[in-house]
Amino acid sequence: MSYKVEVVPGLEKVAKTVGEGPHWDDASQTLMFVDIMEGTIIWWDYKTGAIVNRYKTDEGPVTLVVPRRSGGYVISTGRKLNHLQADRTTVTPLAEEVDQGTQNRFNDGKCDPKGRLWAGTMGHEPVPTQLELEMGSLYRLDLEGQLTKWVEKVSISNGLAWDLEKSTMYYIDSIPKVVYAFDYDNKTGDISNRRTAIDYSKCLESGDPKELGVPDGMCIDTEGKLWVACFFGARVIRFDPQTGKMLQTIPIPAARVTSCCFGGPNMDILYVTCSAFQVDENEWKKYPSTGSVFQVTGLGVKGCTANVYEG
Ligand SMILES: O=C(O)[C@H](O)[C@@H](O)[C@H](O)[C@H](O)CO
Ligand SMILES: [Zn+2]
Repeated sequence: MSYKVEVVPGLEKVAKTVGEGPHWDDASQTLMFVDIMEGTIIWWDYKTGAIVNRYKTDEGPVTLVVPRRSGGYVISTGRKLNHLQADRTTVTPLAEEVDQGTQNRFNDGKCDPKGRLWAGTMGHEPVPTQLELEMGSLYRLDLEGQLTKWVEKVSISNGLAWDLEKSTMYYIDSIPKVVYAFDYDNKTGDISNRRTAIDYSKCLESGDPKELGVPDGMCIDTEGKLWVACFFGARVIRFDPQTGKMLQTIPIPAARVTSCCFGGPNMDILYVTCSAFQVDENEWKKYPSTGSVFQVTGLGVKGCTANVYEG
C-alpha cells in the first residue's frame, strides 16, 4: 500500500506557534484546529481547499476546539473551558477555572463516546518538553456541566482516544512517554485500572527509541489501532494498543509533530498538525514546511468519526 504525504492545499505554514487539536467536522466537511499561543482557531473547508473562518482571543492559549451538539463549540482558554457560540464571537464560561493559583494551562481535549469532554492541564512550559513535572491533571466535563478531576500528577496531558467497544480509554502523558489504557465505563464515564499500553522508551522496533521523540496527540482507526504524533520525532506511528507494538511509521516533514485526525469525505485522509514554536534555523532548513497541516492519503485505513460535546 503506497501512501502520500503532502501539505494540505491552503494550509501551508498556517501555524505561527503550536498547530494542534485537529478535529474533522463531518457535518460541514471542515477541518478545525488551533494555533495555541496565538489563541486562534482555524476552520478549513475540504471542498474549496480554503480557510473559511478564524477566531482569535487574547484570553490565553487555545488548545482545544470540539463542536457542541446544541450549537457552537467547546474551547479552552488558559485554565478555562468555554462555550464559543456558533456566531464564533461570543464566549461564555462552561465551568470554574481549574488549577487556580498555578501557571498551568489546558492542553489537549476530546469527547468520549457519550459526548462528555475530557481535557487535561500541564505546567508552564517555557521550552517545549521542558517544564515543572506532574503539575497537571485530567478533567471530565459531564453533560450537565459538572467538572471533575480524574487523574493527578500529569506532566503534559495530551492525546485521548476510546476503543470501538467503548470499554477502554487511551491517554497520553508526553513526559513519561507513555500511552496509558484505562477501563472506561461508557454508562457512567468513570475510568479505572490504569496500565501502560505503549511505552516509547521500550519501543525497540524503532532501533533507537530516542528517535521517536515524545508521544503527543492521537486518534484511533476503525481497526482499533492508534495513530500517535511524535513531537521531536518527525513522524506519526500506528500502534497496536493490545501489544504495544509499532505497526507502521509515517515520516512527516516537520520535527515537532503534534497531533492527527482522520477526515475527508471517506474518513480516509490523515490530517497531521505540527508546531512552529521556537523552531531553530537548522530545523527550518531541514523542514521548510514546518507549521503546515499535512495530509496523508492512500493509507488504506479509515478513521472513526470524532465525538462531539453532547452537553
Ligand atoms: O501540543 C502540545 O501538546 C503542547 O501544548 C506542546 O507544548 C507540545 O506539543 C509539547 O511540548 C510536546 O508534547
Ligand atoms: Zn498535544
